Amino acid sequence: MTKRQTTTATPGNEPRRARQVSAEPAMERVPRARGKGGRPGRSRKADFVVIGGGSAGVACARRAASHGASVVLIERDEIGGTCVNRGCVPKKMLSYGATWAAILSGCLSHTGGHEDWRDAIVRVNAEVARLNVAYAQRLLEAGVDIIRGDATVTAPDEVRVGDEVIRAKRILIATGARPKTLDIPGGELASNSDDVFTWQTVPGSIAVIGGGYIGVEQASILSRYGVKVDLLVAGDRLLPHFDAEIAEALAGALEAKGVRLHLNATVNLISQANGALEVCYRPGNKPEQTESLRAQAALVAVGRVSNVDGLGLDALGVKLGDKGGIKVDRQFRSSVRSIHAIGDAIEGLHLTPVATSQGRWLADRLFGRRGERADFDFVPTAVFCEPAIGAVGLTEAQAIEAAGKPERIRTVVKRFVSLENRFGGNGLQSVFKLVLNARTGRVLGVHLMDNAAPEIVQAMAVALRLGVRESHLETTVQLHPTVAEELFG
Ligand SMILES: Cc1cc2nc3c(=O)[nH]c(=O)nc-3n(C[C@H](O)[C@H](O)[C@H](O)COP(=O)(O)OP(=O)(O)OC[C@H]3O[C@@H](n4cnc5c(N)ncnc54)[C@H](O)[C@@H]3O)c2cc1C
Ligand SMILES: NC(=O)c1ccc[n+]([C@@H]2O[C@H](COP(=O)([O-])OP(=O)(O)OC[C@H]3O[C@@H](n4cnc5c(N)ncnc54)[C@H](O)[C@@H]3O)[C@@H](O)[C@H]2O)c1
Repeated sequence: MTKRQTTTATPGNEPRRARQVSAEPAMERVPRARGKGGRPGRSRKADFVVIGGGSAGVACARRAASHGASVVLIERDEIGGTCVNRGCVPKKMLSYGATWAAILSGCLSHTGGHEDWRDAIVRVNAEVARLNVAYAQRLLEAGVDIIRGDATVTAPDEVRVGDEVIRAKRILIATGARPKTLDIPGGELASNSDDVFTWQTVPGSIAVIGGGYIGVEQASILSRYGVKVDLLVAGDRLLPHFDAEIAEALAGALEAKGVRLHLNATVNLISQANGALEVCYRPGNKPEQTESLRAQAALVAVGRVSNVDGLGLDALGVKLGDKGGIKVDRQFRSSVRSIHAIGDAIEGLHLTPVATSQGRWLADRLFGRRGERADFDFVPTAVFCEPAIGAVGLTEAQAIEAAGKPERIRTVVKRFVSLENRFGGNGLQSVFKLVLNARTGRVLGVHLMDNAAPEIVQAMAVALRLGVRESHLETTVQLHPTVAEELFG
């Protein structure tokens, strides 16, 4: 059981403020523990100081050490960062419970079709703890020195942790991001995505605010753990960065599974009344009116903000972008030459594989051979809801904008009930959409809604990079029976 879990409130009968965890800069200023070398009050030298032990920092530190650089990595919390501790890993594990429950609920209706949160979270925590140890172990084996504590950059070549000073020619900011808060009266009563993974039980009902990755994933997961979910979305659709047709299909699928969707709903007040929360919002069709709903808890998922406060970057002249992330050039150099930044600390795609690719490439560039840069034009991405969404390449709207005329773009859309859903007896449709160059047949985008979508889209990313055309798909022999075969023939 981690410290976070014991200090954070559990939603249940009583709604309350539940943000005490790593979203806030840690108060601890003194190193808790250290790897080899380095004593308090002493200063030391290194080739490379990495601030942040998440996906980006760990990947970069290990690769730099493998090139023979002396590397110090500073982390104020658990090694592994957001992905391991409060992001991809615990979320994906919980989604297995949710998806399996959904599949089984059709044919085993006597189970009630709900997975048990208490049981699931124990398994999730065990895996997170295993990964924390494994990540730290791999860093130490690579020769990276770990210092536990809160780092500040005191000069272009100097980092402080408590009373320890580390001087290095190069500094990496890989401090990640934290959930944005909802700046409305009562916004502090809502939980955020970090809190969810500390819950020992789930509330009976929840208002999820935000229709992006986290809002959709958590609405889907929580509903499968038996929570009554209202999903409030400020815009007129879910998943604004995904293809509109897929987002619409998902909205229907979520509603069919019992999630109550409120589009064009701008939440403006949260208050506590009679042991529950009252969430007030302005409906888009009647903006002069306020409507409200009651729930035992609220979850805010309205984006994330880079962790740059308190690092001392301002004083050094490190420039930030419009969204508050560190501004970097193509080599991930900030406006101060010795300071680099990657991952969620900069602006751009905030995904684990993007962060690790940036880290490894940067370490190669600084300390080893010049590595080949990952192709960030075709980044596959998935939303681990039920049914899952997978996408790579351009949406139809993006393709039309890039082509200049709608007639230059063609789409192929297939709707079908998978064998899995037939077995489950739920009749839910899967949707597969290809976005094509109308003249050449080149595949510009692949957008899928099905539980197999994330696995298929990973392979399709390679095909898109290699310039796959519709004719290649048509002449590739299918693998039967799969859902992937719907893309071919
Ligand atoms: C709920 C959720 C689900 C997600 N699911 C997915 C998914 O399925 N797939 C996917 O690709 N991406 C997913 N993401 C995004 C992914 O987790 C992030 O893009 C990724 O973790 C970013 O890595 P990072 O190293 O840049 O930052 P982080 O992993 O956040 O690491 C930064 C580290 O820096 C430390 N730190 C910060 N400031 C200091 C300081 N001053 N001194 C010392 N240490 C400091 C922090 O404690 C933290 O450990 C998810 C994110 C969330 C929130
Ligand atoms: N499966 C994955 O890969 C995965 C999963 C979770 C998170 N992530 C990463 O974490 C990031 C953050 O996730 P997120 O869901 O918080 O952000 P997001 O950017 O995906 O979505 C935020 C949503 O909140 C809405 N919004 C903004 N302000 C609002 C307000 N005041 N009221 C109501 N709605 C508002 C936005 O319109 C948007 O739809 C993602 O962009 C992604 O990079 C990835």
